[in-house]
Amino acid sequence: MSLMSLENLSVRRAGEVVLAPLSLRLEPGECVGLIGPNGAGKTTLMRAALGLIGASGTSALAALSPAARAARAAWLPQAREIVWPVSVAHLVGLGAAARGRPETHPSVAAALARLDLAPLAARQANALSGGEQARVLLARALAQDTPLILADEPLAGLDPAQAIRTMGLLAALAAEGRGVLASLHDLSLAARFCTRLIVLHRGRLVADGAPAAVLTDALLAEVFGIRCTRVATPEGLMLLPEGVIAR
Ligand SMILES: Nc1ncnc2c1ncn2[C@@H]1O[C@H](COP(=O)(O)OP(=O)(O)OP(=O)(O)O)[C@@H](O)[C@H]1O
Repeated sequence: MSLMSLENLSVRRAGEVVLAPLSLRLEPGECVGLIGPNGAGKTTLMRAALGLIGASGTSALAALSPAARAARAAWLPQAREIVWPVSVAHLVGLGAAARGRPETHPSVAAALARLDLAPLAARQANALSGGEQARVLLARALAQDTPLILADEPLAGLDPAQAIRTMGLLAALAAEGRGVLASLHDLSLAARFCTRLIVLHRGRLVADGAPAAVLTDALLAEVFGIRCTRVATPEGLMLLPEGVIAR
């Protein structure tokens, strides 16, 4: 059974099409990177898929009751600032509470452990650094213990080591049989860790497939307006943006 199923989903904002009709499915085991330049429609696609904003067409997730949707999909929004003066453990526990489970549910301790947050569990969440807060919010999403995770720029604000760890975690969750959809701007990490890339450009889906097949020089030039050097490393392909193509 598909974890996400969109049929002709589209969004208009202020009279403009910001997401042209698209159809796609996401299956268990897939770690899907959603890539595209700023303003391409990545956040819009994920929010519409979850039913958080009005859209035309259908999304199976958006059609679920709030309780059923909370059991199916966890959402990591782009905004990362934590303003509540509560402990990290309590905040991560809210992920379990979203499913009507107690904060003592094993999913909470598991999420804290997977993000190396046990040493910070008693700290006040709003007093953590930006990158630490980002990890706490991802842990809250994991504590929801859902088959599908949608994450809007999960690497934003993370140092290089944490970014690699986070992508490794998302890939591991997919390998365990969950589905992951994450918007990403780091094309090298997307190529290295994702099983599939979906590319949006000006609100349209322009490519969908295996990273090596999607990240062609022509696509990088046309969609991102960049020239890249490709470096083959033992860990996989690295794309080093060299310059901007005048358009
Ligand atoms: N409430 C709104 N009213 C009008 N236009 C909007 C609204 N929200 C988003 N848009 C427009 O929709 C387009 C897609 O925005 P979206 O946030 O989905 O892009 P994105 O790909 O997630 O970008 P980024 O990488 O910068 O986060 C943008 O052009 C944006 O200006």
